[in-house]
Amino acid sequence: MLDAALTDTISKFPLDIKPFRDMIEGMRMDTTRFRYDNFQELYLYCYYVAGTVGLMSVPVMGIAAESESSAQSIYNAALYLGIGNQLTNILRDVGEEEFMKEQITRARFYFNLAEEGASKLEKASRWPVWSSLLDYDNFTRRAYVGRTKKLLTLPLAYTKAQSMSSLILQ
Ligand SMILES: CC(C)=CCC/C(C)=C/CC/C(C)=C/CC/C(C)=C/COP(=O)(O)OP(=O)(O)O
Repeated sequence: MLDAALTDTISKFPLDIKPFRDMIEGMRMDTTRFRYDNFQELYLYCYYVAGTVGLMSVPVMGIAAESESSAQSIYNAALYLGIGNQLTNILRDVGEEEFMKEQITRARFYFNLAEEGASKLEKASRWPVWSSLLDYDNFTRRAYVGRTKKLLTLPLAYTKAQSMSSLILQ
């Protein structure tokens, strides 16, 4: 069964079905598994529930025609942004300090990998992605960014979105 918005999206963009199937698998896991014994297992879970969102986003956001990066590397960057987001999402809910430190380092690693790909998206899609990557402190406190701070972040995200390089203004 498809809803109207998804039907419309599928008719307009070249979406692959695999991330959708994998996401459903992640939802199944959510109902049966509550512990992950190592990072490999946790990574797989993060892929199913969030990496898949990144993969679904790329065909909709579009890759810049002038990008010289491979499509594969941009899909990977999108996948890593999903992984970083999901790790952040989990660690916000777990108060344990040692565990947190390790996951913060991991999440930062995936956010860094995502940055390069963010600059290779279609120009109109870069700004929202940069807005989500810049200056959000999800790590040391519950993710809350006030309206003023959000607005102040937008010009920098916009400037970065004008360029194909992820290195400026860092
Ligand atoms: C970087 C490039 C090339 C493209 C961008 C591709 C994108 C948009 C990736 C981001 C994918 C994404 C938004 C993943 C987040 C998934 C996630 C952690 C959702 C959590 O949402 P909720 O379940 O509503 O959160 P709560 O648990 O707080 O309720």
